[in-house]
Amino acid sequence: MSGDEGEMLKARLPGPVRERLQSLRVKDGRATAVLDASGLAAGQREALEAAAREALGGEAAISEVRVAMTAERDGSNPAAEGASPPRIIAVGSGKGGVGKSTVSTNLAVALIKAGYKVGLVDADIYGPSQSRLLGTEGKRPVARDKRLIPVESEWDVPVLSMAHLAEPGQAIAWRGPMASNALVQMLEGDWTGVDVLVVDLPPGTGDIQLTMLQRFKPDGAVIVSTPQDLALLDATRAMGLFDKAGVPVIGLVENMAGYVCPHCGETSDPFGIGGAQSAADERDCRFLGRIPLDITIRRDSDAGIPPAAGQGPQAQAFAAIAAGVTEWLEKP
Ligand SMILES: Nc1ncnc2c1ncn2[C@@H]1O[C@H](COP(=O)(O)OP(=O)(O)OP(=O)(O)O)[C@@H](O)[C@H]1O
Repeated sequence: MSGDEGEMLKARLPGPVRERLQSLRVKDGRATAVLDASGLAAGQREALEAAAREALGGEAAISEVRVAMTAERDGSNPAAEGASPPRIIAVGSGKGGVGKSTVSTNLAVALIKAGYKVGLVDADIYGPSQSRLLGTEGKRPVARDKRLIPVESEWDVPVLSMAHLAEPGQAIAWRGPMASNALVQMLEGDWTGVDVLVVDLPPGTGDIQLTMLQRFKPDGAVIVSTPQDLALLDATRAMGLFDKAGVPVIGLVENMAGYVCPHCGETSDPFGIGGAQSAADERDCRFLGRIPLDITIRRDSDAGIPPAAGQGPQAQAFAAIAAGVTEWLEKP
């Protein structure tokens, strides 16, 4: 293969493969690609390898493809230091506005209280809210060795969100490739020392979500729903999305379940009770617990104070959900 042909072949490879390509040789119809696997979890390495195989295998001049992955390149990588990469827990919902981001933040805080080191990625590219929920607005991450260093929050949750990357107060109108590049940078940030990475997914069950799940395959997923039948139908759809991506569903959280009256403290159930639990049972999925619709949750969240960090009944509700997740994490 001439130099020009080689360059043309490289240019035809998908971006993520090209970015990690260390060398590419083609001889007698056999292509050998060496890819830099630094910082990638097992699932990511597999996805990268599959993408390289598919792209090279589709070339008419290539009949056999070999893909080799390099060892870790730099000492800052957790795997290189003997620490395992964080386990990824995705938090998803079938539709927007059900409290997925609120649950993500508070699950992260409650898991920290349970003794884990937890980081948070806000994968909701076009509607990021984690900087507000964790009180890190205005902070900007720095990069070291081309990896983003997560922003520290008062609640011991290092976090990366599009809100930290975009200009403050500006609407995020980035084009698809730029946005997905930002997502990759956040997930490939320096999460050294983190045991569990909670990923707040964008709402819905479209292609973007599926691509993201396939590329950064989470170890498990938590689904958030409100008690209404329609929301539960969407939640079932979200479970289907995770099934399709081969991601085990850890359980279902019912949010905004029961209304806590701010005057008398009494709880009422305008949307009925038990729907989420039976939806979970029908799908053989664990019901992780319910969080009431409570004005203090909204007020504290808006002020950048995660209710799970406190001591009140709201914190207990999140702690109960974290206990279910902890059980799953500790399962052999
Ligand atoms: N249990 C709750 N009680 C009271 N308010 C809540 C509760 N859960 C969430 N909220 C409020 O509802 C609004 C939407 O919540 P949140 O942003 O977490 O939802 P989301 O599903 O992540 O939304 P989006 O689809 O926009 O990402 C926020 O103002 C939040 O404070």
